[in-house]
Amino acid sequence: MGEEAARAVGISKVYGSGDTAVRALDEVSVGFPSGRFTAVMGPSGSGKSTLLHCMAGLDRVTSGEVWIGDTELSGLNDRRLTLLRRERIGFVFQAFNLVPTLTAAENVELPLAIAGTRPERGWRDRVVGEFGLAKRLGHRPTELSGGEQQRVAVARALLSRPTIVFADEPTGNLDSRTSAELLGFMRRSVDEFGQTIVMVTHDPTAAGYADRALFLADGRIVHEMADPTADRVLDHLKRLDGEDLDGGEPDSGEPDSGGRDDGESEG
Ligand SMILES: Nc1ncnc2c1ncn2[C@@H]1O[C@H](COP(=O)(O)OP(=O)(O)OP(=O)(O)O)[C@@H](O)[C@H]1O
Repeated sequence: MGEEAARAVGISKVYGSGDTAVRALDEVSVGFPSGRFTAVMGPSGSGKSTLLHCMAGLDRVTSGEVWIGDTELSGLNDRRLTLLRRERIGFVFQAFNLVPTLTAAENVELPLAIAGTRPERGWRDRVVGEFGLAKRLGHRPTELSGGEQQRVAVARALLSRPTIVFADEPTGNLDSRTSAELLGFMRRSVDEFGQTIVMVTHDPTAAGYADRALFLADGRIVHEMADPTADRVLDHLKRLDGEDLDGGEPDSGEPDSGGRDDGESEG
């Protein structure tokens, strides 16, 4: 197994207090190996976005440790956390979050501009080329399709060569053809640039682009699937849903239909 880009050690996140407290994450421990693409799935409210936000240092955990490379986040003050996010973490959101008054090129380079650095020309051109954006660089977001806007957002996330990119439902606003295109670009950034990506998604087809899928239920990781396919992911989600309704313990250890899924892959 290669090194890990990020790791959660027994993290819990509780929102609110007293009777209204919600335990969104419950003692989650998980590693994200370098140069791999992980999909995070699970029913609505299972804690997917909370996990992503806590891993990315956008939200503080209630207990436990979050590591980005060899840095533990709870030991950082807000200023150092901001710097770490800027230098080592990339984000992609469902809403493309581009600055409307800036061109695609300016949007791609914005985080580096804020950090007071300039992109390495060769790397910038390679990312822009890989994402098929070379001819769109002078356009503003309103002049781009949804798929192109999200490609700009992913290129922007990659430009600083972050340790890890977190994507929260990046295809949530895209149609299936455009989603497939974007996921293909994300997959290539893992295969060709060695980028580490963690993506929350509801879409089994999207999870099929990942190297592994994690399944959350009630704030816990209840299953891990190596080399997921859309069909196996769909099967497993159906099972999770059924078990949720029954209040039963998810994941009885029974193998998934694909046969190759040992459920305990170290990834
Ligand atoms: N800021 C908050 N304050 C209070 N409760 C919250 C907050 N954010 C999330 N929660 C609760 O924490 C739990 C996990 O929410 P989270 O958004 O992580 O789930 P999710 O799996 O991403 O859901 P979805 O698929 O619907 O986006 C839910 O019960 C949610 O209501």
